[in-house]
Amino acid sequence: MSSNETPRGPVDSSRIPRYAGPATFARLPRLDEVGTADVAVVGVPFDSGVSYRPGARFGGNAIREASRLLRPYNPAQDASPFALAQVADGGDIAVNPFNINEAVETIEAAADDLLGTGARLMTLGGDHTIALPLLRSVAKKHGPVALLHFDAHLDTWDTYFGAEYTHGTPFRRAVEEGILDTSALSHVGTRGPLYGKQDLTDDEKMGFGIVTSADIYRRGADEVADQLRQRIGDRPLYISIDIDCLDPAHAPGTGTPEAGGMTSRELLEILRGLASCNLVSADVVEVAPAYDHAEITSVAASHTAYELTTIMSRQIAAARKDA
Ligand SMILES: N=C(N)NCCCC(=O)O
Ligand SMILES: [Zn+2]
Ligand SMILES: [Zn+2]
Repeated sequence: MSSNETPRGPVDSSRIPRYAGPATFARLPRLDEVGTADVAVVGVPFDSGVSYRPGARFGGNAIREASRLLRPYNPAQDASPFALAQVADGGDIAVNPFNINEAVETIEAAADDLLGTGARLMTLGGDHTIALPLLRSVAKKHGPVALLHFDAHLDTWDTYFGAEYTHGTPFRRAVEEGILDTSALSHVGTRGPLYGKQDLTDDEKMGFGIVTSADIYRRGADEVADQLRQRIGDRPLYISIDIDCLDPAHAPGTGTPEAGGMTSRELLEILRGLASCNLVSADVVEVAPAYDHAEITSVAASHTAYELTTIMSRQIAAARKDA
């Protein structure tokens, strides 16, 4: 979209009931209806990298369905994200479910194409394996990026059954490949049993800082967001959100649930506290609707993607104003 064009927004839910018609994210236009977008919302229906319950391949469409109720004005960030910038639903990246290496290549190539149009990506997973090819692509454009990784898990393990590309290993691969800015890496929401203490030692060596879910409970969302913002500074930032960062009470529909997580309110508040960061792309992963109830998880994921999209739209609009 050029600066003098008005973005095409969502279907008007006061005229067409919000449950009518096929679901796109937030009832936004499809990317092929608008040509190019400032923010492309894309699904990656891939879950061949999981170590426990499968089903995240259905996550993107569950989030789209749950996002029908999102409204165009976001009071928490005082912004109308879909009016500030063109946000559009780019559909799904079709990946091979039987060949993880090929899937990872396909995701990277599709992300290259989308980022090449000038769009920022808001990806709906899929399992956490998909973060690696997305980060590769983002790093080609921006250089090594700061990473905020919201997750119960570290996802810096080495291999599972000899496999390098899995949902428990994307961030170790990313550090090995030099695509992350190791001076600004944080896990947020970490908790639960590990394989051994060495997991933490290895993770620290890679450069990660950890904000546990108990830290969030004790210190509160605002203080945590302040600390994260200071660590990130003005570096290009990628945010990867594994929905299992939330307590299973707030996100039962996921593959590897761990007790004692943050609430959806805490997650949304931390994200709002990061609104001034230079968010270049983001993902929300690990929504497995077969384990969900009453769309609890996909509603939480849709609001999470909405906050992330709002951050990106505001920055795009601010940059246009300055130009
Ligand atoms: N990325 C997610 N959700 N889970 C990783 C868990 C890896 C494990 O089973 O040890
Ligand atoms: Zn996880
Ligand atoms: Zn994860």
